[in-house]
Amino acid sequence: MFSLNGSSSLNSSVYGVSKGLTRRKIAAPLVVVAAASSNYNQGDGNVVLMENSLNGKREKAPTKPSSVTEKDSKSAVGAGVDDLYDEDSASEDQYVTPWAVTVASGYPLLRDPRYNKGLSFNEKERDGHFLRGLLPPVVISQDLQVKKMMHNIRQYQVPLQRYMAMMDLQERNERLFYKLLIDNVEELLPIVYTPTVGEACQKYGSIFRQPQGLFISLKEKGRILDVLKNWPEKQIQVIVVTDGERILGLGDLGCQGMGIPVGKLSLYTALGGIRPSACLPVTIDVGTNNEQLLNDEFYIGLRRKRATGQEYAELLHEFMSAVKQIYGEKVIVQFEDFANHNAFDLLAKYGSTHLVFNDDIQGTASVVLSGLMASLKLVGGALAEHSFLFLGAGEAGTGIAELIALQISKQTGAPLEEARRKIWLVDSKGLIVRSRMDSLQHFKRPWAHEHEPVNNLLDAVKAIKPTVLIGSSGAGRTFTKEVVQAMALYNEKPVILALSNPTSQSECTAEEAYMWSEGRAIFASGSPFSPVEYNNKLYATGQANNAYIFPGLGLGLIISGAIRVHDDMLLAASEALAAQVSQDNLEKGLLYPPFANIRKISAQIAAKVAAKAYELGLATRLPQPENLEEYAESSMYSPNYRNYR
Ligand SMILES: NC(=O)C1=CN([C@@H]2O[C@H](COP(=O)(O)OP(=O)(O)OC[C@H]3O[C@@H](n4cnc5c(N)ncnc54)[C@H](OP(=O)(O)O)[C@@H]3O)[C@@H](O)[C@H]2O)C=CC1
Ligand SMILES: CC(=O)C(=O)O
Ligand SMILES: [Mg+2]
Repeated sequence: MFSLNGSSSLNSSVYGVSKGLTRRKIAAPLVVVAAASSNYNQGDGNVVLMENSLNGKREKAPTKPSSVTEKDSKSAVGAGVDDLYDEDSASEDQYVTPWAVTVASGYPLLRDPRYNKGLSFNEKERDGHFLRGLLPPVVISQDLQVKKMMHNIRQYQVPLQRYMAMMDLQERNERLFYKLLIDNVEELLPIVYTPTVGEACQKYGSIFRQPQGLFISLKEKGRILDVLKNWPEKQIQVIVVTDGERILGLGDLGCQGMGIPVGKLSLYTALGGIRPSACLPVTIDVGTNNEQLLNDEFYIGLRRKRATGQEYAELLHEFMSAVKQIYGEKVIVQFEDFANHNAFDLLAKYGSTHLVFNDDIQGTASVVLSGLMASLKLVGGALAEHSFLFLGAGEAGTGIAELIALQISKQTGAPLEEARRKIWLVDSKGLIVRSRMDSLQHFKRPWAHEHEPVNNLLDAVKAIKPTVLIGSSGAGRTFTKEVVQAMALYNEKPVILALSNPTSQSECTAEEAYMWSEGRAIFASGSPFSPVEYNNKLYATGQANNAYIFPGLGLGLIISGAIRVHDDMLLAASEALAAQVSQDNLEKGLLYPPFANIRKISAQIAAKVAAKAYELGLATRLPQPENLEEYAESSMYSPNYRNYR
């Protein structure tokens, strides 16, 4: 049976690779890490045959270089320490062999994030795996480790320090990282995800320590397949890829956008149960137009202006082709934080050949539609009876608008064209109206309705009198007091969603929304806000963020073996999420269920998405499991430690 749960494969991958290794007889977890040659020279002149983890062939290790005995006079290191591999004795202008064989017992086991358990290695494991003396005597449970880590993390006052502590943990002890994140999701989500991940990307060059994903730059053109082979994992199920041009609402961060795929994929695992080893973060580096980064000595990317046109398209095409060639048809490629002048085209181009999904266009649409479905229980009426005004007509804005229109059209039977007339968008030049048609980007054109030109949001609110106001502009504090007051003037319960991330770019704060609407707003935001007290009443704020959708959607695609993403799957995900909002949540003003229940929610979303895939004939995993929700839950990765033989 197909399982995302790592238990069975963990055993085979831990123990299976030992067959070519004869160094000493142990029952230890063994991992051969890919190197130019994976042979192991014992250092005593004996040569050990080892498996090359890339091609499975056994090779003879090179003999020890003669310079071990003939110490180089230029060498700076020595001091009586035996330098078995010539790493230190070689002078800077000599070549050394980069040995990269890791035996996952003893010290290397403690250094292997996938298998390390730190102080949780039990007595038997300490004996069996050569750990005696490498750890202090105490043995503690994983739960106590979680408690300790949370205590330590809470000592940091600066969110970026917490982020770095979490990244360190991920690199040190993967299961503990995920256990921590799953058990404390509401507290840690703002650290590994928005808003802190935004600051981490801005400073990524300075805080960069370990590669957490693949960097594919123009330098790799013509050899992207080989670059993908360099990634140590081979069974990839989800790729999140960015080119760093529109990182949250922070603009072009070039290669430093890597924090986003890394963060999103950690949520795929923590919230959606996809095995960490099946997740591949990718940053495509085609340069950056961010002058500040180009002049920053710590910048980690290519120092050139962004490639465009054919040069850009060719690199992306090579990447997409290589991905399909190496991982097959059913690998999910999630486009994340591309600028809109590429995002729509990439989705259209690869939507019919690959299992692609644009989180900013489609995931955001699904989560917002879900919030609107829930809001109807508070404000009344059907979706078609409401009118919607957006500030921001890019990926998020037009993506959401289109899914709302689709849902209205399905519910009422009205043509899509007619359903779209309920929805208005404002961009940086004002209300999108018919007279602007010729100068509009293609994704804005369906929204160019007949109307007088309107230059700013406040006038647009006064002209349209929407029941729902949605911020998807990336421009902070644009829902001014006058805008919110106008919404409150026309609506008993104005629905106001400030989606832009991170917090600094939010169109308004929760406090402003409640204060300026005199406590009547139904509010949610892309980044989290603490509850607000207004007139002796406590208002909780829901987080309208695509993190509610993509992990469950991805799980649904995987468990059904879906080969394409379909709009009906997005609608199914919206409905599944909205169904999880309880009366109690609504009474507190929450349009979304708490993240604390996210794994259960993701399983429900996955089940509905998978069911839709089967219904649409897009599923390849046959026969269809009888109970998709149970199947989804049972397929989820568990971060609990495994016992080592
Ligand atoms: N909560 C969530 O889950 C998600 C939130 N987002 C957030 O949404 C924001 C936008 O993302 P995305 O749609 O991809 O970005 P885009 O760049 O595609 O779109 C931004 C839109 O906002 C408009 N705009 C920018 N500044 C202003 C302004 N001052 N006044 C009026 N309009 C303005 C732009 O106008 P013009 O076209 O004229 O340039 C454009 O239409 C980001 O902050 C992002 O973090 C995105 C995805 C998910
Ligand atoms: C949440 C998200 O995907 C964004 O802000 O871009
Ligand atoms: Mg995004």
